[in-house]
Amino acid sequence: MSSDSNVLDLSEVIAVTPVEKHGGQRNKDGFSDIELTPISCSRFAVHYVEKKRGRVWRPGRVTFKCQDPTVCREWIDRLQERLNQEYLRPRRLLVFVNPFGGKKRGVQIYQQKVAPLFDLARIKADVIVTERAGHAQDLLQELELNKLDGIVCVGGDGMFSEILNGLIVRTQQEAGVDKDWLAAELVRPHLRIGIIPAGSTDAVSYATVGVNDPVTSALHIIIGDCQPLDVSSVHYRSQLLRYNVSFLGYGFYGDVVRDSDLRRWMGPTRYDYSGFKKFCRRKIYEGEVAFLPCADQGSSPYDQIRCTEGCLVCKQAGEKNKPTPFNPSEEPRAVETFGPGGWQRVRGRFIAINAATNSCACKKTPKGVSPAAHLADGCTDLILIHATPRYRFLGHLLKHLTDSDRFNHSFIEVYRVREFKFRPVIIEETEDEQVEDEEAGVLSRRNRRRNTRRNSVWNCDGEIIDQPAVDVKVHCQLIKLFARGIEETKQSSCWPVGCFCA
Ligand SMILES: CCCCCCCCCCCCC/C=C/[C@@H](O)[C@H](CO)NC(=O)CCCCCCCCCCCCCCC
Ligand SMILES: Nc1ncnc2c1ncn2[C@@H]1O[C@H](COP(=O)(O)OP(=O)(O)OP(=O)(O)O)[C@@H](O)[C@H]1O
Ligand SMILES: [Ca+2]
Repeated sequence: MSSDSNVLDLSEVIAVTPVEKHGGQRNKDGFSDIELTPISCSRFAVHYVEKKRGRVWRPGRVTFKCQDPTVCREWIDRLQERLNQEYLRPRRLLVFVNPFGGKKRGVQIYQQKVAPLFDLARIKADVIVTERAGHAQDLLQELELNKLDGIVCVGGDGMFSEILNGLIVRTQQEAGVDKDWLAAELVRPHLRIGIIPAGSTDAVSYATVGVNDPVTSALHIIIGDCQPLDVSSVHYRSQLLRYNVSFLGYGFYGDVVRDSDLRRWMGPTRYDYSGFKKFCRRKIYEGEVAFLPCADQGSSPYDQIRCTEGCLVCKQAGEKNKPTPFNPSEEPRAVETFGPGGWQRVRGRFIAINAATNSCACKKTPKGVSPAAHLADGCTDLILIHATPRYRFLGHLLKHLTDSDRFNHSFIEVYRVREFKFRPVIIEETEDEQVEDEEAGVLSRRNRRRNTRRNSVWNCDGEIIDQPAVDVKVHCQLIKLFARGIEETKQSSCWPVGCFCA
């Protein structure tokens, strides 16, 4: 219910409960702590989603009074019946809690903020607190999933990545799809994933809900929101390495995540420490990027239009990319052709090679790494940051804190692509090469030794991929989340909206 209206949308009602005549004792969330007796009650409460500032949702409650307890009971039953017809609402969920994500408050967040809301909404939740990294992903290969309506992850992007990878791998196995084959048309899992943010960056939650707030996310799950999401598969030769939903970064961001992983004890500040350190080092990596642009998309990374709830670009992409039945005997597609409309190549010396499959908005960059990227258009925004002096790179980084155009630099190229490949150039340290380099006037011998020696790693949604030579393909709307995309708010109305919103 919006603050300026008295209309309750049933699709945003959480639950209907009987209320004791004089009201029960309330806990700090405003719920009654005592078990109510529905038979004799003459009041009932409708719990609904109340929308606060900044896309934050809270449970609200209105109490109705009836003279006759039978009428009261009738109201409760009828409304409950109506809620039961909301077929997208989950009834049974499997919840994985990472007790060590972010500030290590996962268990507390679930028990105090989420479980009471699930109980209120009569959602049955089977809860597993993970015991080690990879636990949730492993369990997803063996647990019975048939009776579930969704999987919920309480943690950060790394924990979400486990659930994502576990669920997609399981789905392909059951469908007999070869996950290692880059050209395979993957089968979409039927279970939706919910994220209760309890991590350090929570980029997936920010980009799909607009905020990292556990109660808001719990409410999106309860009312059964559904947001399709693109997934990229990252391969090395003929082997799947990982699935990714938001950020892939080689060079600067790869080095940051590798360094910060050794400093998990620092909590969320590890990223700032490692970021500063890696900024000072400013390593350069030589390599070649080949990519297949999203030609017929009608959208670009330079658009002023943002992907918001009901986005038309995503809707159209979904219609174009309806899954076709899987045919195991299908031959791999022809090898890529270079040229107009086909693959393109950029070779260079890079500070960073990034791919944003959605905006990657988070607290560190409220508008995102690529503000115009879409959640579900089947594309990723490939951002090539060529070698440049530190002060210029800093100028680009600083723009992440504001609305300014972060791509408006001569050393940055951005492409909206469906697929890309990266091949590092590994320079052997021989005397001949040092001379060659100096003649080309690229780097001094000392710098070259220090700056171009080794490869970086890929930062894949915050996890490390050691293999630098990767092939990446976007799978349009491969999974669904309990979310609805970024809701328009009064604050965000300065963005050009409308033409892409249903
Ligand atoms: C001077 C301030 C400049 C601020 C620049 C902010 C740029 C922020 C860009 C953030 C990109 C995040 C993309 C999302 C990635 C997530 O899937 C992943 C998993 O959660 N998180 C990270 O990898 C975590 C990656 C965190 C990267 C942090 C980089 C911080 C750079 C700091 C540079 C300091 C230079 C200071 C010079 C005086
Ligand atoms: N019980 C556990 N013990 C140790 N590590 C775990 C456990 N459960 C999950 N993990 C791992 O912890 C890693 C980090 O978790 P998570 O993503 O929740 O927090 P974060 O890294 O602080 O947040 P973000 O990813 O948003 O930056 C994940 O890669 C996950 O595999
Ligand atoms: Ca996308």
